[in-house]
Amino acid sequence: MMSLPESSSRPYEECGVFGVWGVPDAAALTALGLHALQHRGQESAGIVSFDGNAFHQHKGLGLVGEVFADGDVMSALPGHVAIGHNRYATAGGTHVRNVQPLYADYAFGGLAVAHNGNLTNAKTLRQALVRRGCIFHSAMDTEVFVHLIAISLYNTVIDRLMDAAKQVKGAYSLITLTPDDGMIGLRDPLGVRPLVLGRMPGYEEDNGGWVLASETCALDIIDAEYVRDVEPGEIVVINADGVKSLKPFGDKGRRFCVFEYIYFARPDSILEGKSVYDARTQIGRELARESAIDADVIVPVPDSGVPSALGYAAESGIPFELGIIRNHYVGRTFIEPTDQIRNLGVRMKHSANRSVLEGRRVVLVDDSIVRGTTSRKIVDMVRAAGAKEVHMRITSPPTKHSCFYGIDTPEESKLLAAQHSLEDMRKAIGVDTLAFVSFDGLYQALGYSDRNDGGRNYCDACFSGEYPITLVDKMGKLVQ
Ligand SMILES: O=P(O)(O)OC[C@H]1O[C@H](OP(=O)(O)OP(=O)(O)O)[C@H](O)[C@@H]1O
Ligand SMILES: NC(=O)CC[C@H](N)C(=O)O
Ligand code: SF4
Ligand SMILES: [Mg+2]
Repeated sequence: MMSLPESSSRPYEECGVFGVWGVPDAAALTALGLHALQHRGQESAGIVSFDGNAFHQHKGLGLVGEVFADGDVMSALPGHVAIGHNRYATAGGTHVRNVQPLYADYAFGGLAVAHNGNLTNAKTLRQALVRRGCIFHSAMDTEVFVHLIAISLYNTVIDRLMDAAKQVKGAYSLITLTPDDGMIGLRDPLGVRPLVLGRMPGYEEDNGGWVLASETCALDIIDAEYVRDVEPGEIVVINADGVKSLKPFGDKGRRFCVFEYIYFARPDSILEGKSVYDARTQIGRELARESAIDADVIVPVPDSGVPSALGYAAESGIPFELGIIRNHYVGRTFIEPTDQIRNLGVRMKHSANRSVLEGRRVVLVDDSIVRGTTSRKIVDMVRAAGAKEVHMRITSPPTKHSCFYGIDTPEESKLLAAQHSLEDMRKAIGVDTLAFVSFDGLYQALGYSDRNDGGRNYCDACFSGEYPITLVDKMGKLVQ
């Protein structure tokens, strides 16, 4: 059997951003919001609050519950406005200096920035900024924004932010906090990463209660109501005057990350008007139509495979069973494992439920195959539990390319589908049959007639290799 690359960490990570304006205990609400967004980044967490006079911050490596475990921390974050961030790095390693939100003092006072996404020309811009004398304090692409705002010659924060946004390329959902202009939300011109606007009831009189968050699940946890998604390329300025919307880029179309629906977002979130859960079950249904197989039981690979396996089971009429049980106490704080322990890694997270699998023809449903580590071990486990046949169904097209827009996928040489044909992948994973959803099937499940219906509506570059935003740094181009 072909050997597969091993991995000690999750294949995909991102970041979560959250901000709340005009409420008492803004920092405590932000901690709750970050908790709901924990799935988007488990490396570090931070909150910056503003009390009308001064900024306060607390940041650290680890999960939200760990970083904010000490009750005294919250009382050191006073103010009616706060922004927060959960991080998994796309640029700059896991060091305290790379924890967001970033905070800086500049000509207009303080500025805090929380960023989800990844800039594709950050290295090029950074080189130019360093040549001009800027001193960087972190290795993050996000810091480029801070410097571009600081050196801009425009007279207002908003104009400077627009000036900066026009120079950067890439994906960004950004929340900034300023003393005079309040909380500002900004989404890149194609809206690759999500950002929603919500409101907590009861603060209307003072024009307060406004919330910005990566996903609606972070609104639900604080009883805020969903107002709308921030539009691609839109800037929302939130202060005592209410919410002002600016659209400096005009309409450039939209390319929301399709992978947010497939895997990344929490299933109870509603993004771009579509329920993530519904999207996943529909993709599962589509996959069942495209690659039906005679079998006894449909088994999800938990967690992310569950809604799509429910869809597959409903469409195929084959019973859905929990043939793999997930241990919920395996997190990323796990100490870097030795080789021996790493080989047991998937068994620590998943175990086979023999009573469901023994003597059965099993269809495993998962959302993606990246390095193939999970699938290979799950298949071994299912066979060892006595399954008669094992079929694998995947609710994305094969992942053949890396993401440069904020999801930390491995480089192409580590992606199983980039290196192997479908038949070689099937053999490597050890299944009887293997099928991925088609591009058109994926788009149909999301409500379009095919991939090209109404122009291209999503970014699907990690599957297609068609990158909607220029990869400036990767191509070695220099920005003048
Ligand atoms: O081919 P691989 O490199 O093993 O990666 C693919 C697996 O990783 C992801 O799950 P993950 O375990 O990260 O998280 P989940 O519990 O949210 O599904 C994804 O859902 C696949 O199951
Ligand atoms: N995954 C992300 O969205 C990361 C945001 C930012 N690029 C960082 O490296 O911190
Ligand atoms: S490359 Fe893939 S993961 Fe990255 S933004 Fe595009 S669809 Fe999402
Ligand atoms: Mg998974």
